[in-house]
Amino acid sequence: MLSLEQLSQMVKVHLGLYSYTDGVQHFSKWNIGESSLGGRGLFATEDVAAGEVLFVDHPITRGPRAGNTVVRGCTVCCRIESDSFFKCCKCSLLLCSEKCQDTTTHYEDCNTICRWDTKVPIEEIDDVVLSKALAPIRALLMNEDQKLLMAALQAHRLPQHGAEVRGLKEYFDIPEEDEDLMTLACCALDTNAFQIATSYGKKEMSLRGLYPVSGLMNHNCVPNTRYSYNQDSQMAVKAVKPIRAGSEIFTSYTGTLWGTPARRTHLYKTKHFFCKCDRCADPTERGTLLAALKCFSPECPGSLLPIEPLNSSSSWRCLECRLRVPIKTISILQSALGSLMGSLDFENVDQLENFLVNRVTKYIPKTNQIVVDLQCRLIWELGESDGLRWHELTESRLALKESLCRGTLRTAAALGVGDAHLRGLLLYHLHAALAERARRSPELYEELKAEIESTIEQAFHILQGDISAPPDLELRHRYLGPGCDKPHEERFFILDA
Ligand SMILES: C[S@@+](CC[C@H](N)C(=O)[O-])C[C@H]1O[C@@H](n2cnc3c(N)ncnc32)[C@H](O)[C@@H]1O
Repeated sequence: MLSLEQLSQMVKVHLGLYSYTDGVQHFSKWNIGESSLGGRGLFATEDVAAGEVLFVDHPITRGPRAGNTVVRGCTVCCRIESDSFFKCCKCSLLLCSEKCQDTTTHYEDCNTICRWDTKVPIEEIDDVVLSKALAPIRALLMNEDQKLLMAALQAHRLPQHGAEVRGLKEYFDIPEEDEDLMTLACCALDTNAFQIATSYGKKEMSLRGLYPVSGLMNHNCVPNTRYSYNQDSQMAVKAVKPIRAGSEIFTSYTGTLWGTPARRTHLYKTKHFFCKCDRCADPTERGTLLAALKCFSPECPGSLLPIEPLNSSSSWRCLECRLRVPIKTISILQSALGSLMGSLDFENVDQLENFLVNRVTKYIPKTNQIVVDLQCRLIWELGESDGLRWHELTESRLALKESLCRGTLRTAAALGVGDAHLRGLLLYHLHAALAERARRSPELYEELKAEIESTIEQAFHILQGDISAPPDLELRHRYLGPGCDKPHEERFFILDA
């Protein structure tokens, strides 16, 4: 077991190896320490201001995610739509073009795999099994420092971890040394890896990366940092709110807008701990009622919530009439709601809108995470997707988009998410809805100007430099943000374009 000093030294070497586009490395405002949550964590050594970059990390291995829902794609460029997918005749990895086949990335992947004897003819090897195992396979290419760093990370060793390597062994005779290192990589990835964001609106295979410094951050359901990626998969971690010297630096391993039972179950299943943060301990989740269900008493307008949210078998109680409902009944209702959601076609915006506006709130309160999730899905589509572009939106859909943005921003603010990525995106979409309204009705421009400027300014501040930011963020900020001295017809030219 490495001491904290040894680990800090290795982390410094790791960070120093890479320079981010701004050329700055920020090591001075945090260190690695013992966390009261167990294990190690990162701690601020000085006060950190909101927006400050804490560090920029770089993956020591990365590759396609291993979940069952990950869509198959090219193992080099990650494209998922192509008429020309083929399996490499030497290693069976999926590729989309000769160009991708001729890359160093593929050359190295192919060489690593071709060292192993096969148990079946090469064309019978399942490319999905190979793709899921690619991040651990690439771990075999790490240098000695990187291997030591990976071994120093926490790694859950339960039987479910390492399935990728067991899948490979159906097809290959793998030397013990390779198997051990890949199994360690699987466990380290399952404990520490981050999903790597793709460019805004781009349909690509979803990747995971093992970021050794980011992997030292513990979880809080209201984290004080956000992270973003650049084109080279470098990950910048920034403060979303001021962090006092001595405080622990947190990230989040779950969805921000999920209710407490959903977050805690997910954390337990994937990361093997039950979160006990302030948000989890508060049945109302800072008044957002994200987990709330409708009271079962006829005529009662109240909401049911867990009595003891840190106890997963706790009964639930209505906030109004105090009716108690056993967890068994709640679980049945939750799984019925899950099935109902599973039957929805999320690509069909008409169906989503109808379900949201006319149906779902008959069964669950409008604060419930399912409603909030549907609201977000509609926000992302309205004005953006084919047939629903800004100039095609009806007045009522434009008004709906604006009100959904405002409502979800209120929920995010109540949770105290600070300048989180989610807030940046919601501000961008609110700005776009307001700008479209002003473009359609120029007489409203003066009335809307201040809010249009401030929303795009804040969105730009949060999302700039983030590969997943909307591509017109900068242009909108330049034309519609504060300080633009062009007449308003010219400012709105950007929207017509
Ligand atoms: C990415 S690691 C975080 C760093 C880790 N504490 C270490 O010592 O290397 C994730 C693991 O840390 C622990 N952990 C993270 N956040 C936690 C929390 N809020 N409460 C309890 N354990 C936590 C869990 O074991 C989790 O699987």
